[in-house]
Amino acid sequence: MLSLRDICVKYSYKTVLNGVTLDFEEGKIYSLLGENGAGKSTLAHVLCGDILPTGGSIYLNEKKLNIRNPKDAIKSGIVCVHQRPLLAPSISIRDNLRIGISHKMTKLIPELTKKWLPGRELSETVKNISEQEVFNTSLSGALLKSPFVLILDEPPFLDTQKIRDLAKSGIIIIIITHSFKEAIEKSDEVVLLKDGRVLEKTSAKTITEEYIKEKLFGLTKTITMPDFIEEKDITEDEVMELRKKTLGANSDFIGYIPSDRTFRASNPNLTVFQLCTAYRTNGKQKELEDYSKTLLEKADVNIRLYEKALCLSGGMLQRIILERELAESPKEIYLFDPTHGLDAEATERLYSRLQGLAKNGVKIIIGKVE
Ligand SMILES: Nc1ncnc2c1ncn2[C@@H]1O[C@H](COP(=O)(O)OP(=O)(O)OP(=O)(O)O)[C@@H](O)[C@H]1O
Repeated sequence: MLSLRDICVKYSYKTVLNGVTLDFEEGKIYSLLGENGAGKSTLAHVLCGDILPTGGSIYLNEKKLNIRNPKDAIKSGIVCVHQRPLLAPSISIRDNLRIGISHKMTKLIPELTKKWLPGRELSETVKNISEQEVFNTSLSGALLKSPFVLILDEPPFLDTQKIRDLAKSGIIIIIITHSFKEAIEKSDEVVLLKDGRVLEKTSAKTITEEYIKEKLFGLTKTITMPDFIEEKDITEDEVMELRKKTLGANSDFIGYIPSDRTFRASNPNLTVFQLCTAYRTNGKQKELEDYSKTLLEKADVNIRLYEKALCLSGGMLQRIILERELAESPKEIYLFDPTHGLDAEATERLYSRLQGLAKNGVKIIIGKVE
């Protein structure tokens, strides 16, 4: 049993986790749900030793753990597959899996990859494999460490049967997701996190999507992608080219929401101010700051302007990028996986914004994520 007792994470001006107490039983799958910025990834970072909590304790089978860094977490059997797997694109799958592991672990590579990367040559370079295979390579890398607790932070793909088999082998699996459907289908228990606290922990068998929506956001509507959005067989590189051609040519701004928000639409080392004003190179500092604050208000994001972008949760970053693009009044906007990381409320807000824009003649195109 993994037990969290009164876990707190506080930054100078923000409390992110405010006394999280939870028990996770072995052999079970848990889903962690909550609004953008609720503290889901922070909780994963605490368990994996990336962040030291400001308060609280973690116990594994009643033994208190002292997790000060990722090495300690791995030693305790806690491993995380992060939202954006860190693999070296130009080396092979096999070499990626070999990085930082012992000889004993290397022996597990054939068996694990047979299961998670069926039919794939391990000599293939990572840049040539699909997104799903990239994820499964990272997952295999995590499993090489023979974890007792496996945390999956917004996994893009999960084979229900394989994940159930994995849990049955005695592992605790914690999935962080925004998909209520996935949470209900794939897990045994659903944990709802709100304002840094556990709102509810319930059996997935008895909970419904409507109940979660209502409980977390007070929403009762069903959210679907509006059918006025045109789907087009266009790649992100083609959109970038299109934009390059029109940039500075006194023509209409072409909006673009990339699938890779962390590096294509932003950079972790930018300040939030630089992120907001990427298209606004001219202007007085005060005006630009006011503009940025308005953007953050519209995005409903509470962050200081001179904080680094890496302090934003995934969903918060996506909200700012969306607002930044829409603020330029595009006549045409290309979206690649635009709701990625958005919570249900932000997704609904985006859909209704797009609906309004479409009514006003803005061309909205959904592109294909490769
Ligand atoms: N270094 C930091 N300084 C200040 N605030 C931070 C820092 N790191 C994270 N935060 C804040 O912690 C909060 C929780 O972030 P976290 O990534 O855990 O949220 P989340 O629930 O995973 O959200 P999402 O669904 O958007 O991924 C956010 O408000 C974020 O801005």
